[in-house]
Amino acid sequence: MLRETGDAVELWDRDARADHHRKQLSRFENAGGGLLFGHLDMADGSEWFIGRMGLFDPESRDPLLVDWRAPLSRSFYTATPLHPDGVDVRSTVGTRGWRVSSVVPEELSLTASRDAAPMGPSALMAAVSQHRTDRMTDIVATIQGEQDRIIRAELRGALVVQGGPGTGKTAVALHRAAYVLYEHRDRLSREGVLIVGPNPDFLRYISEVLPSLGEDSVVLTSLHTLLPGVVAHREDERDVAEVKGRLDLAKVVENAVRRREIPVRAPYVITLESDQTVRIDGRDLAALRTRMRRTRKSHNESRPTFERVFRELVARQLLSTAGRSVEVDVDPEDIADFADELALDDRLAAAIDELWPIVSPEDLVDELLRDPKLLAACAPMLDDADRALLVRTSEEGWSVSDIPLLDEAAALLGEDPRPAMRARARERAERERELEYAQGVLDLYTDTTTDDDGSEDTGVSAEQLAARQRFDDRSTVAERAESESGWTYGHVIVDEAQELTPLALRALVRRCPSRSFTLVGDINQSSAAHGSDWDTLLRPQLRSYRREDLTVNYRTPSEVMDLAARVLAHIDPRQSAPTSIRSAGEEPEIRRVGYDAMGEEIRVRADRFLEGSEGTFAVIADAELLPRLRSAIDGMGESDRKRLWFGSPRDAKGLEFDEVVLVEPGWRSERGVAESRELYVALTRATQRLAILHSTPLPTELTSGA
Ligand SMILES: Nc1ncnc2c1ncn2[C@@H]1O[C@H](COP(=O)(O)OP(=O)(O)OP(=O)(O)O)[C@@H](O)[C@H]1O
Repeated sequence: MLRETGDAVELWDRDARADHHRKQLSRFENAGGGLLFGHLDMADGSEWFIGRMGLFDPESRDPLLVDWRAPLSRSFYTATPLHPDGVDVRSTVGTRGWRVSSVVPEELSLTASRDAAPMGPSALMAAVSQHRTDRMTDIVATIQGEQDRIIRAELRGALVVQGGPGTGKTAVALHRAAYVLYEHRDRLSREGVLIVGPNPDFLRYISEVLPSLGEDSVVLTSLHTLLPGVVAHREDERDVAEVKGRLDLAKVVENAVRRREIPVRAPYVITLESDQTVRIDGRDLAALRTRMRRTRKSHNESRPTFERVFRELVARQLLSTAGRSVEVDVDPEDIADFADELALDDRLAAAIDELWPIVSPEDLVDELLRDPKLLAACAPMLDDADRALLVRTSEEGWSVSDIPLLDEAAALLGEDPRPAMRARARERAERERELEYAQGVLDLYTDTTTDDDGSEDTGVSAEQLAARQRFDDRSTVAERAESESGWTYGHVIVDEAQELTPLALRALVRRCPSRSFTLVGDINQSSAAHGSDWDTLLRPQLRSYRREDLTVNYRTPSEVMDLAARVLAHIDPRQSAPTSIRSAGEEPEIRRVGYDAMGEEIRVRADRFLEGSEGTFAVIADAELLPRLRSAIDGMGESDRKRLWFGSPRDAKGLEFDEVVLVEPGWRSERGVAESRELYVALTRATQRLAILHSTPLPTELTSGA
């Protein structure tokens, strides 16, 4: 009963509060027991507990836990004995469940008390040596100085973070997302933050990091699903992907759209249902085209305007062929009325469909890539060989490199306005129902609370109440951003940014016209067919950007990295590999195995790993070999399979595993720089152990310089 629970407005406010508490509770749960991870003893006698989120004493409002992103927490990450930044002792606090299990203090100042506990194993070394699972974890307790600087860098403009394998680019990108949301909460909670990763597997791998940091309002996507309603399930060959990714292709798509606008020859003759004929000459068609383009609306969105203008043109024509001079004799309102009547004529409707069809991005791009003649007409700037690469020959689904083309088409075509018009009508009806319901609530409330003197004062109108209810709809900014086409984000973070083609970057700039970007990647891990560098990729569209470099490898043991460094020297002798933070104490194993025995060898190694270790095991091989290799674990139980991963070097990008078996790295005898870069990726996925099994000769990148 309303009477028992306070007034009607309070009902909704109470719901909103409950929702807020529910969200807070889920943030605590996501943080798990690791809410607290650090402690600072300051030289001025104060002390601070540092945690995944800020907490206050509800009565005194004193801080109990300082959010890791707050300015106060910064010295936890950056203070050193040389620059203690007012810190006497920095302690890393380990927790198991909700209990503190370890405290590792680090004295930074000479004045720190000497009776502090002795230094334990560094929290960083403990973190990087841990077994991996199939989900990445946050690094909030052990962020290093060079990483902290990037995480907290200014939001404005574009920032590029170049770093070799394992230097924490992904970790930094995710913590930066959490940081900018904290620092610019007002703006970014309205506009949202978009994170773009290389593929859906990778998105699954990183999916738990931001929730563990208390942030669930970020949209995670890969190019595969960037455009709502379309999913890419395959990759093109490198040369095809390269052509599809060129900026010129934007013009090609635009030409294809323009060819759908009044694509007829003059004179254009329509026979109406009344059997009257209308003949429209070339000048009128050209004037119509110019008039439509001046509206600056997208193609589909201008369709209602085209319908109206074209019917009026036909109406004028008919009235003038009836022997009257339209300008002198006919009232413009009569023309409009006549044009409205013509809306019922199916033959005229068919003509309108021909002259200004509603086109979907999928139909436009599909037709363009299937029809070599159309392609030649729309892409005069490409040579025959490049155009031949673009042609789709069979019933293939969409590839990842088709998505920016489709996105370009979607931006030029706009949405079909007709469903939106119907939806708006439905929405109006819904608003009226909400208003009626709100009035009902107020009436009921008034019946039960009318003052003795018969007056009533709820202090709220039915409109206000209905609006509160509407905004009480709990959709997050992430949900709205994903469902509304044309949404622009406050900040976009791209991981494995070296994989972006110019056209893909254009699709992202469209989603963030302010060009507030963080792009993390490693040019030396690019799958592009040609050599690439950040300037060539970014400058044409971002104009200027800042660059930061990461130099320490937290993943790959030094022995494995030494081997990978040989490959890097082959890719670009001017580059130096990142320095590994630890050694595994064992060299990578390189072993010759007969081609037919490869499956058996993998089965034996996988069984041995599963028995002896808790972590993850990967088999990396050319995509062509994978089905055969995968069948080696047929019949294995589900829980064991979850710890095993099979994929190509390209699939492995961004991922990491405790033990990696790289199979037949020399499988493709034709090797270019892209193959060398993918070999570099494959070699640098292991956190503990790497084995290379081969029946074909090893690539020269691995054997030279040995
Ligand atoms: N400061 C840190 N503390 C603890 N672990 C860290 C730290 N920085 C990075 N790591 C760990 O190192 C590993 C590699 O990090 P990450 O995947 O972010 O590197 P990357 O630069 O993106 O690598 P790649 O280029 O190979 O994709 C991860 O397990 C990550 O958690």
